Amino acid sequence: MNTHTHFIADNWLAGEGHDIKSIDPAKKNVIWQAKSASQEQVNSAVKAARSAFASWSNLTFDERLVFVKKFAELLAQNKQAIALSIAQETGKPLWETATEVGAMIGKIALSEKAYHERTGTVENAMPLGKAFIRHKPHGVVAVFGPYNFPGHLPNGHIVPALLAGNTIVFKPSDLTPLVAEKTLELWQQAGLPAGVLNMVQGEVETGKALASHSGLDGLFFTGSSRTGRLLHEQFAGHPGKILALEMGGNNPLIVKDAADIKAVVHDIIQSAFVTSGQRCTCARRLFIQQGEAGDVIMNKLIEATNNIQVGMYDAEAQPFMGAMVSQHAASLMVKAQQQLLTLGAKSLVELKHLDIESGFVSPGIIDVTDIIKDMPDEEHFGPLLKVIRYTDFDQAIDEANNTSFGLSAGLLADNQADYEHFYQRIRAGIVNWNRPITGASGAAPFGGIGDSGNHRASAYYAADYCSYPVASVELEKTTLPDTLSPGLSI
Ligand SMILES: NC(=O)C1=CN([C@@H]2O[C@H](COP(=O)(O)OP(=O)(O)OC[C@H]3O[C@@H](n4cnc5c(N)ncnc54)[C@H](O)[C@@H]3O)[C@@H](O)[C@H]2O)C=CC1
Ligand SMILES: O=C(O)CCC(=O)N[C@@H](CCC(=O)O)C(=O)O
Repeated sequence: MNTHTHFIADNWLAGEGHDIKSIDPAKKNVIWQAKSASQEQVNSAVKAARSAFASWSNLTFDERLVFVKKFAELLAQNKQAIALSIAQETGKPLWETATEVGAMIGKIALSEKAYHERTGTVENAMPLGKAFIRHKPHGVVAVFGPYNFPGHLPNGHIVPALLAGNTIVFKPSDLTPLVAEKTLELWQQAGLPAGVLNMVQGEVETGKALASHSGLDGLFFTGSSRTGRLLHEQFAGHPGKILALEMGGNNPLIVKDAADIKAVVHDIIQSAFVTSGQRCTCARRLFIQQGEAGDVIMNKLIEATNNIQVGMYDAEAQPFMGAMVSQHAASLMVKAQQQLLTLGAKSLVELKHLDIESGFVSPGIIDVTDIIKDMPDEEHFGPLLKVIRYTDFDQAIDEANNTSFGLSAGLLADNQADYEHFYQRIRAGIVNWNRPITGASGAAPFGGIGDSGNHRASAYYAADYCSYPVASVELEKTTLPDTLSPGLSI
C-alpha cells in the first residue's frame, strides 16, 4: 500500500479516503495502490495553494522560470523511468511514451515563448503618461488530467499556469496515479516552494470535491466531453472563475482523388489507430469515394490494418499499438462495435479483444454507410474506424460537419482547390491537409469547437487562460492637463 500518495504543502501524505489502485493493462498486475484523498485533504491542498500564492506570484517571471527549467532538466535525466511508468499504466509502447516525455520537456521552452508573446507587457505612449497592458495570475487553479497522455497533457496546463504565477492543486486521472506521483517527485526535486503545486489522488468523488471547492479561482480540464459538461454545469453562476475545457471529438477524415495510395493509407492509420485510437484527435469517421478508386484504397487499408502489430509496451520489436488503458476500456470498444453491427453496419476488419482480461484489442474498421442516419454522434475512444462511402464532396463535408463536436478534421486530396473548399466549410479547431490529424504541435493553439471545448484553446494558447489582462494608464506625478474639459475650472 502506497503511503506516499498526496502531495500537500511539500509533504507526501497517506490517503484518508477509500482504496484505489492502478493496474498494468498489458501485464495485468497491480502496480500501485493507496487510499484516495478525503474531503479534508482536498481542503488542505487548496489551503496550501492559497497560502503559497502571494509569494509565488510576487516572484518575477525569470525567478519562476528557474524552477520550471530545473524540472525540465530532471525530466531529461529521468526520461526512461517516466517513459516506463507511462507505458506500465497506459499500455502505450515505449517508443511512444518516450516521445511523450520529449513533449513534456519541449513544453517548457514553448510555454516561456508563449508567455511573452501571448501575455507579455505592452507599453504605448499617451499625450499624458503611458498606457500599459500587463497580465496577472488568477490565483489558485485546479488541473484535471486524462489518462491517455498522463504526463504531457496535465503538464500542458501546469507549466504555463506556474509560469504565469498561479498556484495549483492537480488531480490526475485515477487510471494513472503512478505517473503523476513520479512527475510530482521531480517537481519537488526542482525545489518548487511549498504549496505552489499540490496533488490529490482519487476517483470521481475526489474530482467533485476539488471542482466544487469554493477556494478555487479556476479549473483547467482535459478529458471527456461528459465530464467537461458536468464541470461546466458546476461552474454555472460563477462568472468570476475561469474554466478551460479540452474535450473529445468525433473527428472526420475525407479522402478525395489522392494518387499515392500508400501515403493515403499511412495517414489514415496514423490518424485512426495511433495510441490504440486513444487520442482526442483520432479520426473516427473516414469518408472514401464510391467506385473503383475508393475500393483500391479500402483494400489496401484493410490489408495494412490486418498487418498492424499489437503487443507489449516493452517488447523488443516494438509494436505499433499497445494495450488500451484497461480491460474495461477494451470491452467498451467491443460493445460499441456490436451496437453498430446491430444497427446494420458491416464489419470490414473486426476489432477483437485479444485477451479478455487485458486491454489488448486489435484495430477494427466498420462500414456505416447504410446506417448513417441512425449513427450515434459519440466518441468511441479506441481503435474502431467508421467508414462512410460517398459520391458528392459537398455532401461528405456536410456529413463530416454533422456532429456536435469539432476538434480535428482532415482532407487527403491532391488538388489544392479541394482543400481550400474543404477548409472554408469544415468546422473544427484543427484542420489538416495531406497530413495525419493526430500529432498536433505544441507551437500552435490546440482546441475545438462545439462539444470539444469552450473556446479556451490549450498548447500555445494555454498562456491566455493562465492569466487575466490588466490595462493601466500611468503617470509618475499627478499633473494638471493643459486643456480642461468644457465647463471645468480648477
Ligand atoms: N481536447 C483535448 O485536449 C483532449 C481530450 N481528451 C479526451 O479525454 C477523454 C479520455 O480521458 P479520460 O481520462 O477518460 O477523461 P475523464 O473525463 O473520464 O477524466 C478526466 C479527469 O476528470 C476526472 N473526473 C471524472 N469525472 C469527474 C467528475 N464528475 N467531476 C470531477 N472530475 C471528474 C477524472 O478523474 C480525470 O482526472 C476522451 O474523451 C478524450 O477525447 C484527451 C486528451 C486530449
Ligand atoms: O498540447 C500540446 O502541446 C499539443 C497537443 C497535443 O499534444 N496533442 C496530441 C495529443 C492529444 C490527444 O489527442 O489526446 C495530438 O494531437 O495527437
